[in-house]
Amino acid sequence: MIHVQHLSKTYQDLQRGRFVAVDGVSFSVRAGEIFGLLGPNGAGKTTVLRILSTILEPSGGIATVAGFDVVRDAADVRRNIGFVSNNTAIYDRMTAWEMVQYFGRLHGMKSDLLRQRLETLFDQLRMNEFRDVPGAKMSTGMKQKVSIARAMVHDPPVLVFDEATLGLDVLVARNLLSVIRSLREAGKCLIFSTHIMSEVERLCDRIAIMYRGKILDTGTLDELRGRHREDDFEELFFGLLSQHEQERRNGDLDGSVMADPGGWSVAATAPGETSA
Ligand SMILES: Nc1ncnc2c1ncn2[C@@H]1O[C@H](COP(=O)(O)OP(=O)(O)OP(=O)(O)O)[C@@H](O)[C@H]1O
Repeated sequence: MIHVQHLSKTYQDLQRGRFVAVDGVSFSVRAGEIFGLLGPNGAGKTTVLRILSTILEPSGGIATVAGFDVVRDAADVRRNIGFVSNNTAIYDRMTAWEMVQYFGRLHGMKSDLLRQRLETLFDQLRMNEFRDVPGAKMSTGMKQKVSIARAMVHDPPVLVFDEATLGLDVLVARNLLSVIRSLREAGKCLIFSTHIMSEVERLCDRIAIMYRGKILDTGTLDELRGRHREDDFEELFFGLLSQHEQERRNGDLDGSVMADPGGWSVAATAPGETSA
């Protein structure tokens, strides 16, 4: 469903100059799978997801969604993908129903089909009790459900959740994770990006650990634990990051300007040692 090969993105930044935010990233995600993109702030997760959703163009490499190329077939990709983030704008004066309906119309859905789809979505996401509540009066949890419904209104086979639990209370975040699980049962292809380790541990079938624009390793939890001989996922994660820092310092990696870790300081310790 999603294939990403040697994807890269370079920004021209006023302060930092030419800046590599995504650096040769490759991965694939199947239908019926939740793929976790785990990394600290600034690792490049949002940039990858924006490229997949055709909001940004890559500087190099190839990405396809449902068989369509994100650059060449951008309109087809948009028909096949839904994007959920934590900062989707919710219009104050529109009700939940009107907002989701509005985005269905933008996707060119006909009234009858759209009404049926809205009924299904409002049932599935348990949104009927605030169907007629305007954006200005919605709780954070309600707004997040509207964002999900909005991303799903055209029933795309691929859904992307970018730090979607950020700012949600425990209960709402838990509900969101259970919605994502039910989407997996429905055969959707799902990418879930986060910096919260427990979320990927609980939710994801496979995980890519991303840092400074690169994927340091990919696999199921068991594969990662076996490969790094470390059962504690947090230890494993910090071990990988600090090993990468060590290699950079030793000059094992090329000297091009890389993504900064967004305020995360990971000391170069021996693999397996933590440095948080
Ligand atoms: N438009 C831009 N111009 C210059 N640099 C950018 C731009 N957008 C992102 N960056 C930089 O690219 C790097 C990767 O950012 P990105 O948002 O993809 O990371 P992330 O892993 O999603 O982190 P976060 O969770 O903080 O969003 C960061 O160092 C960021 O400052």
